[in-house]
Amino acid sequence: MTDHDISGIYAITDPKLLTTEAALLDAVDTALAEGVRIIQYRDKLATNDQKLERAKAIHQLCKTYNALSIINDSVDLMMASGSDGVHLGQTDGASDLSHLTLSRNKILGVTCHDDLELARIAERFGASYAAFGRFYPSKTKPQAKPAQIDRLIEAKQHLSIPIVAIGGINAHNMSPLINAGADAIAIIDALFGQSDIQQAANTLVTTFNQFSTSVSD
Ligand SMILES: Cc1ncc(COP(=O)(O)OP(=O)(O)O)c(N)n1
Ligand SMILES: Cc1nc(C(=O)O)sc1CCOP(=O)(O)O
Ligand SMILES: [Mg+2]
Repeated sequence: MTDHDISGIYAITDPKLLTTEAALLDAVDTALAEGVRIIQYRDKLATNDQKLERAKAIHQLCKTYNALSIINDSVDLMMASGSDGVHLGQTDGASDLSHLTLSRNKILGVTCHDDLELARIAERFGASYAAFGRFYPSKTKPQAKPAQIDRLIEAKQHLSIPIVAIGGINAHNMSPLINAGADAIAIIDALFGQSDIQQAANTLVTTFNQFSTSVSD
């Protein structure tokens, strides 16, 4: 566990949508200015040098907005860039990384697909949040395994770490996920795939706030 706040709109970057460094940083800045709380730098195309430069720049932007910076797939890149945390999938070496979460206060997010048991294991080895998905068909990752909304209800009952929902989520379909217990909503295409990123971010943040307020009332 860490003492970071994992909630709200959790934006994930995609090099196929943000094809230059300038476009990436501009889009991240815009999303943060509209109230996005968490940015994950996810880039399976850039060189290592480019990734380091971009991860550092995103971390600095996040600091300016008091938001969190998370690196996809690589603990080494998280450490080298000074980012706040890492997101690991089941084949990315997600394992006991409590030395990072406890002594260095880094965030560790773990992909749990549709499986509460994976989330329980992740929680035991010190994960900061469990990510479930994909809840809707995803343009970005069409092959992602489907997950049921009931899993969020179960997870809310049995986990004490925050819950992130991912996969095909937009402003029109996020409310059942928030009602079922998602603390944060992870989004790629419905944000960075839009022609007006500022408008998209504003709508996503406003919608999340409306539905999460009605859940906590
Ligand atoms: C918040 C969040 N949830 C799930 C994922 C997927 O991670 P993974 O299964 O490792 O797949 P890739 O992103 O590496 O393709 C994620 N990145 N972020
Ligand atoms: C990266 C990723 N992981 C998923 C999972 O289910 O683990 S779904 C996904 C893609 C999310 O992008 P979009 O919001 O465009 O659907
Ligand atoms: Mg991964």
